[in-house]
Amino acid sequence: MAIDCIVQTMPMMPQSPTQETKEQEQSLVFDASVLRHQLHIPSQFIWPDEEKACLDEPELPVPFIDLGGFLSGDPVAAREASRLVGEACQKHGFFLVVNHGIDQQLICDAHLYMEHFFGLPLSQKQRAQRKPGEHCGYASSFTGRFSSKLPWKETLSFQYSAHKNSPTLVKDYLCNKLGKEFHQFGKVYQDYCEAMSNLSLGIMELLGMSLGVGRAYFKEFFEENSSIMRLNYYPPCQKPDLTLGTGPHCDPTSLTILHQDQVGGLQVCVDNKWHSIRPDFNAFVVNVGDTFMALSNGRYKSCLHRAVVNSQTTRKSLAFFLCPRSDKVVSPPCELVDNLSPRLYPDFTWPMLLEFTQKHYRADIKTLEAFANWLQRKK
Ligand SMILES: C=C1C[C@]23C[C@H]1CC[C@H]2[C@]1(C)CCC[C@@](C)(C(=O)O)[C@H]1[C@@H]3C(=O)O
Ligand SMILES: O=C(O)CCC(=O)C(=O)O
Ligand SMILES: [Fe+2]
Repeated sequence: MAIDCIVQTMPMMPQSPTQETKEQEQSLVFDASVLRHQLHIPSQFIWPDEEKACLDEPELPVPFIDLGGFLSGDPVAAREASRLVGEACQKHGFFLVVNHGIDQQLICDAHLYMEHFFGLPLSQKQRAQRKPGEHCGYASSFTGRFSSKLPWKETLSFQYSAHKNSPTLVKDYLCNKLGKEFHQFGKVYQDYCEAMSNLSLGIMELLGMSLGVGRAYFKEFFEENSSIMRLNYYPPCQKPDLTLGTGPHCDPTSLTILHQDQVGGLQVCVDNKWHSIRPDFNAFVVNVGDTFMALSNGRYKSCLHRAVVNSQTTRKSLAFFLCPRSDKVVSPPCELVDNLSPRLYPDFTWPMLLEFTQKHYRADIKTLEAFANWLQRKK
C-alpha cells in the first residue's frame, strides 16, 4: 500500500522528495533557542484554521480520583475508585488521580533532568537523534518526518520494559546514546518508568473491576508491558494562536499517565467542546488510548486531546504510554462481546499499530478507524 493513499489528513514526508522539498527539508531546523524569539513563523508550523486552538478554553471541572484507600488495600475505597474510573472512561476516557503513591522527589527530578537535557546545544541533543520510522530518540519538532502542521515541540522518547530480563533498558539506552555522564539522568527515568508501570497496573485493576472482568484480568495482560516514555518540551512561540504543541489526537497506545508542569496547555475535547486542564503538581492526568478502547470492545473511549503553547514560558510534560508486550493479541475478553455488543475491531498486536503510526499514518483523532480499515485491506 503506497503511503500517500492512506494518509488522508496529514502528508508524511514525500518518499522521493523533489528538489524543492529536499531544499525545504534541509533548511528547516527547529532550533528552539532561535525560534522562541522569532515573530515570523515558518509556514510548516502554521495549522489550518479549523484546527487552530483557542489558548484559554474554559476549564473542565474534573473530579480528582483519590487512589490512597485503594492502594492501601481498602476494598470499599477500591470499589468507589473503580466506579469513578468507569464513569469517566465511558463518558470521555479521561480522569485525574491524586494520592497515587509516586514519590514527589522523583517527579521533581524527572522535571529537573528534562530542563537539563533540553537546555543542551542542539548538536548534543542530536546524539540521540530519532531515525526515520523509529519511535525512540530525540526529535526537534518533526522536520524531517512531516511536511506540514509541524508541532512546536522537542521530544525525547525511549522504550521501557517491565520484563524481568530488561531491568536497565532505559538507563542503558540513554547512556549509550548520550554518554556515560548521563548515568544519573538514565537512573531517574528508569525509576520514573518503573513507578509509572506500577501505577498503571493498579489503574488496570480498577478498569478490570469496573468492566466486570475481574481485578486481575488487565493487570495480568499488561504485567510485562513494553511501554514508551516521552518527554515533551514546548518552547515559547511568539504567535501561539497559529501553532500547536501537539495536534489533536487520540493516543494509539493503551493508557497514558501524564504529568504536566505548572504552565498549562493540555486541552481535552468533551462533547465536542475543548476544555483546558488546569495543571496540578500533585495529580497525574490519565487517559484511555486506542489500544485499550479496542481491548474493551469500545466500552471505554480513547480521549481526544491536544497541547497548546504560549508566548511567555516553556512548558514540560512527561508522558508514560502503557503498551502490551509485543506478542500479546489485543482482543476483548468474552465478557465484553455478545449479540448486543459485537466485535468492533479486528485482533492485532501493538507492534502492528505502532508501525502504522510510524510509517503510514500520523496519529490523529481517527487512528483506530484508519488502522482497522488498513488491516482489513491488507488481509
Ligand atoms: C506511539 C506513539 C506515537 C505518538 C507517540 C506515541 C503516543 C502518541 C503519538 C502522538 C503524540 C500523537 C500526536 C501526533 C504525534 C506524531 C506527535 O505529535 O508526537 C504522535 C507520536 C508519534 O508518532 O511520534
Ligand atoms: O503535553 C501534553 O500535555 C500532551 C502531550 C500528548 O498528548 C502526548 O505526548 O501524547
Ligand atoms: Fe497524547
